[in-house]
Amino acid sequence: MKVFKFGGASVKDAAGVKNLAKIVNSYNDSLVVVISAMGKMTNAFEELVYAYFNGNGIEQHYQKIKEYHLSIITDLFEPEEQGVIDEWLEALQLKLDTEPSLNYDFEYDQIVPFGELISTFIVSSYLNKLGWQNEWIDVRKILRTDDLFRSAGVNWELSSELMKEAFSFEGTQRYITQGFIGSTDTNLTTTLGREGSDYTGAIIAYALDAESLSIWKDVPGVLNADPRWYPKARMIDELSYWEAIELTYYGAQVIHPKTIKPLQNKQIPLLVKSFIEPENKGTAIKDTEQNVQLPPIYVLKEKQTLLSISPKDFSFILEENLSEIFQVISKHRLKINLMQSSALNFSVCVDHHKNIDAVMDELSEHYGVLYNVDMELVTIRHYTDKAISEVIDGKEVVDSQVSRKTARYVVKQSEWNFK
Ligand SMILES: Nc1ncnc2c1ncn2[C@@H]1O[C@H](COP(=O)(O)OP(=O)(O)O)[C@@H](O)[C@H]1O
Ligand SMILES: N[C@@H](CC(=O)OP(=O)(O)O)C(=O)O
Repeated sequence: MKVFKFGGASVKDAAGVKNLAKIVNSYNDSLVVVISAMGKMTNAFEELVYAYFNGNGIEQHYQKIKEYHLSIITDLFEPEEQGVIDEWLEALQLKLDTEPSLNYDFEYDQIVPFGELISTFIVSSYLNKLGWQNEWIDVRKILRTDDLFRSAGVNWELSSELMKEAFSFEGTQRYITQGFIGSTDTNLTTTLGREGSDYTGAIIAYALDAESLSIWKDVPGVLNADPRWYPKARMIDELSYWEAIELTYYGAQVIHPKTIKPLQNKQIPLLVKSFIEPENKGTAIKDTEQNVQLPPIYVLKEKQTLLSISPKDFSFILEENLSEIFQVISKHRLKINLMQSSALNFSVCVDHHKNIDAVMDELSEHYGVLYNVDMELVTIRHYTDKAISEVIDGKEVVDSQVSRKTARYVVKQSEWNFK
């Protein structure tokens, strides 16, 4: 059996749903199809949660979400079938009519998952309408997690067991289910972190010992840079798991960082394919020779802040200082992307975050802390002199780190002009 994952971009409108149905139907394999919320709906649901929590503008955000889905449904179903998601909309409305608790992350996880539940229900109903038999599965019953809302950890053993039972392929060859969401053992809905549907695909592939996981994207496969940023980006046909993990770690957004490990552990290939040109091969990520010749691969991380931390009493930066600094950074959930230390200074490049002020406050008792906002972090894997000059010429470089395979630069944000 194979696992397919379709992201928001693939189901952003009715034409996308039709295209997905065609792709799925063109395979004779037993399939589990994991689908994300439609288009940018997760952002819209996030706005709705914010409104709900603050008691302001709920109706307006709810209507925006409802209308978006109804416009897709109008195009897919006959007038008498257009109530397909009414029950979901009523359940959402009911939730919005209750008072929120004091726990934002909990409320987030009770509302945002409606995006995935609704999108999969639409797709499954549409396949049924075409006579293409499938079974809709509520993944929350089988993907069990802890209760770290918005960033839930998976209970692998229990989930694997439940998944094997649920996806038995008795009576159907195709299952449709949700990415990104799960549930605690007390049946509270959780989410795995933004863009977590790729990860769901990998969890299911792992549990079922799938032949492969295919993630269907709006790009031909993994390129040597994000084409939205670097117009000359070109296809990479094959990558090792190792290389793919490195790229996702540095921030290549095409694959969620947690996706590769479960696949590597069971040697399940990951295929990154285009839903626009589904007949093309795409990129295969598997246990290949690590030394396959790769071109320079560029990864851009935007919205970075560089913190520069020095002990006030002029003492060396030692293990105790580092331990204290890491504890503060981790407590405030900042994500470190690059770090550098010298005798008297420790600098970290972090994703810009509202908690940076709290980190600075907490560190300021013992340390002088300076910070630079509006930074970008560029990583070049398999760098060449030409690739480096392409990235840093004309840029204000604030920090850099070069190792055998990887060159990284923190640069002041300014327009990119690749020739
Ligand atoms: N190295 C890369 N190769 C291909 N696409 C990349 C790369 N880095 C970033 N991207 C971006 O990733 C996008 C696809 O990922 P994403 O938007 O998360 O898909 P989805 O949400 O549909 O699963 C592409 O549109 C592309 O702009
Ligand atoms: N819908 C969720 C989960 C996800 O992975 O979506 P996508 O596959 O569209 O990135 C999000 O936007 O975070």
